[in-house]
Formats: sequence, structure tokens, C-alpha cells
Amino acid sequence: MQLKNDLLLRAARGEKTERTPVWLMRQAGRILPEYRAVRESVSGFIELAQTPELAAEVTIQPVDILDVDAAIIFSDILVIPEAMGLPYEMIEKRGPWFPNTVRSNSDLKKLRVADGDYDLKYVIDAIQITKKALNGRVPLIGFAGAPWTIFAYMVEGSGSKTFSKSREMLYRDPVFSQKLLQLITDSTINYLKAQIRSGVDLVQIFDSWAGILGPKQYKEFSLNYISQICDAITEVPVTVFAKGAFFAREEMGQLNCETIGLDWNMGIAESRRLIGSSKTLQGNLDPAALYGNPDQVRAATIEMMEQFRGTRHIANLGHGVYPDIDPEMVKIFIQTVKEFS
Ligand SMILES: Cc1c2[nH]c(c1CCC(=O)O)Cc1[nH]c(c(CCC(=O)O)c1C)Cc1[nH]c(c(CCC(=O)O)c1C)Cc1[nH]c(c(C)c1CCC(=O)O)C2
Repeated sequence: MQLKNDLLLRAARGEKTERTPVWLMRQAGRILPEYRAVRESVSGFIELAQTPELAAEVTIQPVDILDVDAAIIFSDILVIPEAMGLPYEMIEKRGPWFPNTVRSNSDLKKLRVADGDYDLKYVIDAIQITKKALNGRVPLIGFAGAPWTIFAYMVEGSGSKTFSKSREMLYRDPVFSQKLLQLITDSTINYLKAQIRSGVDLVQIFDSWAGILGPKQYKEFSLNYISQICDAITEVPVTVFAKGAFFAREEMGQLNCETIGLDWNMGIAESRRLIGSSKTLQGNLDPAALYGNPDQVRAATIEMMEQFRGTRHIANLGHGVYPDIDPEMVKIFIQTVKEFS
């Protein structure tokens, strides 16, 4: 299927584009009242994510309503632990929770390498339905968590400010840690390959908890595994978004991927210098900038766009859009990017 709007893919590959493509991390399932209506028709997030027709519907909502240049499949990074044998729950207003954790070799023995097609069939089905319904309007982004971020949830058992149990594990038992990270990496490669076979046009790796590791540990316990994924995925462009990993930008410039996501703490000129000119940069407006009034949102967006001007760029926020942001401000952000370029 020929894409009618392939700006995202061309920008990722460093080809010339008429204007800068724009989408938002977490654009599906956070801010739209239309999403909440669908969400309230089911028991919760997990049922929604596991019902392919509904997952496809909420994936496409931001394309219809916000006019973004890409859709991102509605799912979660935590489907991987579940597919490996560690189920999760989504507790209302609190976030993910795992009834069991992985902290010993006997816990490790209970896990398996996930098979993308079989264990995550509901995501694969949702991708196929979405691709058909999109009918080539915009590219569809697939995604997975980075192995370190998934490890952090599997060891900790929930979200955490410090992820101290996960970080303790890296010091206390590096051999166990490497084994679990490798199991997650192999599962993730299977999963992303299955997403690509079913139609996603680009994949993004979210390392949401990159910033809680020091530079040496980040290289050893995160970048090593991200680079295996980048090397394995040759079919579509790959984006790596490592939140808070300002200290690893130079190494990220060496990854076998097309695009590096920047968070809003990372200076744009400095990031370009550290990462080099062979990558597209994605980002990086402070998500809180969208709490401003329309003039402020416009001004902040233009200020960001000016700093990226003339370089390979995909416009986005520096992290996921916050749930209480007014969709009208998101529209102003998107419109301003489109007018600017
Ligand atoms: C760390 C992380 C998670 N999930 C994700 C990340 C990486 C990105 C980031 O750093 O924000 C990624 C994610 N999660 C979800 C998507 C869907 C597509 C999109 O909108 O981009 C994506 C890309 C749906 C979701 N994932 C979740 C919801 C809300 C659940 C609900 O509707 O009840 C949605 C729509 C739940 C979730 N899932 C997770 C948390 C911490 C939470 C609770 C808080 C929150 O809402 O973000 C783990």
C-alpha cells in the first residue's frame, strides 16, 4: 500500500521533505474525550488493548482529530513481560502493577522468550486492522520498551520514583541482570519483527527510565541491548528515545538507527553536535509548554522549530503528552509546526 503522507519516513531516512512531520508521544489514549468514551465502554485499559477493533479505533482517533502525520499503535510497553510469562494489571490512577516479580534464578526459569506472532496476537491483529482502516493516510508506528525499562518494571513490580530494587539488582547480581536483559531483548526483537511483518512502517524504542542509571551502567545494561535491537531491525527505520540519557548522546549517535528522540532537558544544538549529522532528531518541546495560552504555545513551538531549522527533524514533545492537556493546545502545537516549515 502506497502511503499518501510519508513525511515521517522520509524525514527519518534524512530525505528532503516539504515540511517537518509532527506527531506526539502518547497521543493515543491520554487527552481525547473520544478516547475516554471508548475506554468507558470496556472494563479497563487491558481489555481495550486486547480488543483489536477498539485498539485500532483509538489509534486512528488522533489522526482524524489532531491531524498528526503518524499513528502509533495503541498498546503498552508492558505487553512484553506478560508475553514472557509475567502478567501485569493496570490499577486505576496508579499505573502498572505486577502480582509477581523477577528477582531470582528460579523466577527467571519461569519466563520464556516471547514469540511475537503467537503471544502478542492481539497487537498483531490490531496493527492489521489499523493499517487497513488508515488506507495509507499516514504511517503507522510500532513500539516496544527498551530492555532496561522493561527490566526495571519486572524486577520492581510497579512504577517507582527511584527503581531502587532494579538498580540494586544491577550491583548485587550483574550475571542475573544480564540474563534477564537478554531474555527481554530476544523477546523484543521477535515482537518488533512481528509488528513489522503485520504492517508497521517505523518502530520506536522507549527507554523511559534511562535517566536513573549512571553513564557506565547505562552503557553496560541498556545501550548494549538497544544496539542489538537496532542491529536486528533492518526492515524499517528505528527511533530510539532514551529519556534522561543526556550523558549517552555521543554513543547514541553510533547506534544502527535512523532517529534519536530528545527530551526537553537536552539542548538542541548541543545534541546535534554530540549525535552528529547522520541521524534525524525527534522532539523536544517541554510537554508542560502546552499548559500555556495559545500565544504562548505558538511562541514556544516556533522557538523550538527555529533551533532545529535546516537539520533532519521530526517534531514532537520531549516526552508523552500529559493527560490533562487541552486538546486545543495540542492542535495549536501541530498547526504551528506545519505553518513554520
Ligand atoms: C513507561 C511507559 C509505559 N507505557 C509506555 C511507556 C513509555 C513512554 C513513556 O515514558 O511515557 C508507552 C505507551 N503506553 C501507551 C501507549 C499507546 C500509544 C500512545 O498513545 O502513544 C504507549 C506508546 C498506552 C497507555 N498506557 C497506560 C495508559 C492509561 C491506562 C488507562 O487508560 O487506564 C495508556 C492509554 C498505562 C501506563 N503504562 C505505563 C505507565 C507508567 C502507565 C500509567 C500511567 C499512564 O497513563 O501513562 C508504562
